[in-house]
Amino acid sequence: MESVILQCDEVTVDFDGFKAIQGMNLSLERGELRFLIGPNGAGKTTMLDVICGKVKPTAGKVVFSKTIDITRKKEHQIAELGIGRKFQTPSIFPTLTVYENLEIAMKQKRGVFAAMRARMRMEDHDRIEAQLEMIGLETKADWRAGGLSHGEKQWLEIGMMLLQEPEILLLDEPVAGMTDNETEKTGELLKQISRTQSIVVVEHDMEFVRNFASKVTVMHEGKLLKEGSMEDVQRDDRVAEVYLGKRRDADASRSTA
Ligand SMILES: Nc1ncnc2c1ncn2[C@@H]1O[C@H](COP(=O)(O)OP(=O)(O)OP(=O)(O)O)[C@@H](O)[C@H]1O
Repeated sequence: MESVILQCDEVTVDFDGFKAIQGMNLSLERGELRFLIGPNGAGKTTMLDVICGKVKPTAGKVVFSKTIDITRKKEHQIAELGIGRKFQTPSIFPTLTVYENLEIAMKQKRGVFAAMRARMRMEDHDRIEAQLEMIGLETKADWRAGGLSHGEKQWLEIGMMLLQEPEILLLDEPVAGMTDNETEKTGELLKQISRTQSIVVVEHDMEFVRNFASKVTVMHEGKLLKEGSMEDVQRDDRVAEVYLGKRRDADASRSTA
């Protein structure tokens, strides 16, 4: 398709004989907000690890921007090509201010030597200001990052990623531990980002997925189980059985515990 930014074909990951991913296919469009869901151990995080180069597939192929085979590329090369990964724990500098964190992220994009030479240009300042506004931290630019709430730290890290201008953002459970209000704001932020960049979100919070997903990919036992709208996915018997059913059981046992 014209606007495919990432194509994973028949990806298999073998951890010492255990196949965490088995022939998984995933095609991501430019400007798409895709949710990757599935029960524990389905292979979702491993799939993100494959895309960002942290884990090398034993078979299959990952192609970025139609022509660039990134299957065997190193993590830093993949990051430089424009695929950014955010893990659950924020990797911000807690003793620096919010502004300084964003400044560092922007300079990283430019490379260490250029950053050492570069003085802050006016347009850099404007970009940081715009980023601060986008992540809703414009009034907290001078705060120490360590003093932000959990949600604000996550937004700061997303802002830092965005200043490195990725074409694809990979997010692992971005709303875990957030308040309802923060979760809602994060959904709006992701929607806004997906106007210009593509995002893959691994998520367990089904209400969040329902509220913000247009397309959902369901994995089970390392394979693609179902792909489509949240309505399609929810209507699918196999999904209900392996995923929603299990979750219902888990909820039931928790509520009776
Ligand atoms: N480095 C590793 N070595 C061996 N097995 C691994 C490794 N990483 C993951 N696995 C296994 O691969 C399977 C898939 O794990 P993965 O973390 O990708 O699942 P997941 O869908 O993200 O699950 P969760 O929702 O619980 O995070 C699991 O059975 C896990 O135990």
